[in-house]
Amino acid sequence: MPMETLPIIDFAPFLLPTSTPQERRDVAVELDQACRNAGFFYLKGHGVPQDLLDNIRQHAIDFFKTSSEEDKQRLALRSDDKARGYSRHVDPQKGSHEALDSYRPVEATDSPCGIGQGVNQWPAKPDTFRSAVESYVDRMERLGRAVIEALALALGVDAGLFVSRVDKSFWQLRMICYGRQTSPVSAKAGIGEHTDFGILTFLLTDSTKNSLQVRSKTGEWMHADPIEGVFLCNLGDMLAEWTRGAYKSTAHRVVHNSDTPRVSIPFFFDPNWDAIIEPVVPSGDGNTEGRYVGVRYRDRYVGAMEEALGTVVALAV
Ligand SMILES: N=C(N)NCCCC[C@H](N)C(=O)O
Ligand SMILES: O=C(O)CCC(=O)C(=O)O
Ligand SMILES: [Fe+2]
Repeated sequence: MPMETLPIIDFAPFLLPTSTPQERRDVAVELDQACRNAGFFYLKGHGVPQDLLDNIRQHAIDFFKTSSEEDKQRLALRSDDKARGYSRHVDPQKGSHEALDSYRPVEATDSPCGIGQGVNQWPAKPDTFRSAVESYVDRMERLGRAVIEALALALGVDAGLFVSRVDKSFWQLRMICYGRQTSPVSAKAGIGEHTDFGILTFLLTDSTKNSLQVRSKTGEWMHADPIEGVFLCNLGDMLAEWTRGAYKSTAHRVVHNSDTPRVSIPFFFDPNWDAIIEPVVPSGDGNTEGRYVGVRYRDRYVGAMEEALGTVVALAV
């Protein structure tokens, strides 16, 4: 592994009402640099209270620790929406994991109802689960919008334009569990190399190290270990689309080879379900001409999900 490290950005000056315009601009420039270079950064001074982080993390850890097979099956992805609920992803080559997903509810307008349209499924116990998710999501949407405003400032685009594409963010809160390695030959836990397809991912995890890896600019894999109380953020394909590739949606993967499980909780801050994402910067150095033509987010989402669903086992009917 190379000795490169990911930047740690203090977002507090951007959020503080007492900051000067220059202090806000300095934060925006720092973010901009990280988006152009690594496509990954740690975010501290984010303003999300530690008790909200602890609460959602504990609910995720407990869900995987205490749910019976029956509890999980009751929450299995439904064959219409195929997005919200419990799923198990098995890929003997790239690694397996289980997950519980919730998203912004989307009214079912298509008939038959398509991927991503529906409402969340909640575990029966504990009865605090739903409010733990909803209060966390509410706070994270606020942070997501603030980071988007900072990026608008850095890019010199109208903040109102950016915000109008995410003000009803089709967010996803994912709770993932990578199992412990039970024997040297048992199927390995992890997730294959990919880029995220939305806008911004804010990752919260347990304290496990040596699991998540990020592709560095030179193509080597580097570990991105957790820093307590700090989010690890990465950019999704829609930010690359907005900026014609100036901002990087960087590849990452999880290789979890440990005798203890790992729980991670990415919050995906993504465009509105129906948003059109088109480049907002003038065409740059010429070589990306024609590549960024604009997309309707829901189409991109459904396409990505159809691909990902290939590894899902045990879908409910
Ligand atoms: N909303 C966003 N950006 N999600 C990106 C990750 C989705 C995880 C995985 N492809 C899956 O099967 O769900
Ligand atoms: O579990 C992690 O650390 C990363 C998960 C991830 O990359 C994803 O769900 O998109
Ligand atoms: Fe990811």
